Amino acid sequence: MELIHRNLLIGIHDALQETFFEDRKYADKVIERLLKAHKKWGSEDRKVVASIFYDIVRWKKRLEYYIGESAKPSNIYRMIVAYCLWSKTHYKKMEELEGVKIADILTKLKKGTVPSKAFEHSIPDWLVETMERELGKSWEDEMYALNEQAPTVLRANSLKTTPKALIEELRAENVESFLVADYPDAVELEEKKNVFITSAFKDGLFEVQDASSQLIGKLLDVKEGMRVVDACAGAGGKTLHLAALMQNKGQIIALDIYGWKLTELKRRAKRAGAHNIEARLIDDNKTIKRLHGTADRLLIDAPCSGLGVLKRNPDSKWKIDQAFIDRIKIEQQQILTDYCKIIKIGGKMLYATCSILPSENTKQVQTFLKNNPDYSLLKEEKIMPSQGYDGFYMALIERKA
Ligand SMILES: C[S@@+](CC[C@H](N)C(=O)[O-])C[C@H]1O[C@@H](n2cnc3c(N)ncnc32)[C@H](O)[C@@H]1O
Repeated sequence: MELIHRNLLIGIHDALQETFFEDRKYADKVIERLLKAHKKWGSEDRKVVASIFYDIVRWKKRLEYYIGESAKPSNIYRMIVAYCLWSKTHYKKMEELEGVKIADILTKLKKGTVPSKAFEHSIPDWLVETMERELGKSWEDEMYALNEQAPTVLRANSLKTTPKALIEELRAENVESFLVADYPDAVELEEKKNVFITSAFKDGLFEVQDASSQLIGKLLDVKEGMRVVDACAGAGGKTLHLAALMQNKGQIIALDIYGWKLTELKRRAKRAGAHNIEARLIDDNKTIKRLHGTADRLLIDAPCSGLGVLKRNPDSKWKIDQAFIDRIKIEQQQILTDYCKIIKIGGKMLYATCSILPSENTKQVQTFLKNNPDYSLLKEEKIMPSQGYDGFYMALIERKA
């Protein structure tokens, strides 16, 4: 990989500034907009921009050590140079890089060590404490994994195709992919590609969905004809999977507190040919009360710290803090307590998060079960980032009375 075109350098710089210093600017959306705005960049250029941008977001703290100060709007070009020197990315000395002094950076790189675990893994100091406290010795193995690039996994939409047929469709559009053992609907890309421009995507043959996330629909054990509530549906990643598993038979009620997410869900459902989904906005507590005792299955894909998916969203470690995690834990318990009544007696619910912290996962479930003796745990799965895909937690719970 090399950085030799000035317009790519400026693009990366501006995207980093936006992500680091502007409120509510998320790396995935920032890069999506940048690439959309530069339709003339070829696929190699896009790869260079996305890869360097994401790597610098990921390694921000470590690069701060190499440049000797925290990231500021005025030192982003310096950070890009430090990244190129550290990762041995060939770069051309362009106008914007002229004033950057590299001697100090090179001295630190030559030393080959960094002063703390926070710099080594490129995470905030508070997160070192949290990971160590919650995961014990294994926390560093998980951090190594979380600093890797995530593979791109698709879920073949079984309402329209099969994984094998999808692989052929994609091959015809110059995208190479393969089946993933033990994940019946998953197809993994050989290398990162913009699959959203393929006709296979426009025809609704697949969604991008990590392999771990595809386990959720399966574990919930939905069947054709059931009434299923997806209580934190968001833009519907898992709702669409549930619709496919139910072969469009039965009913899925998709809830969220944000209308714009449900609007996106409806758009995706149309593309996927999923016809059994009804989206409902939670605008007061009556929305939930009306559903009490009505569902065979309930999915609570709860809001969480997102620490299991840092491979995919490396910027979130710079945007959250311990106070946020503490607040989200209170919400998770509240959601479990309020929404569990949606299931019928004998029905099942799945509590899931994309966090790897036991305090958001197994401990939340233990507290819930202690306070709600009519519910019992059937199964629990903890998927760690070091296993290869995203980190996820899921607990299948039955309502007995
Ligand atoms: C982990 S995300 C869900 C992702 C989604 N299930 C998917 O597969 O794409 C959690 C969702 O919960 C929603 N949420 C937050 N608080 C909520 C609440 N009290 N009730 C319902 N949904 C809530 C958020 O808006 C967010 O969309």
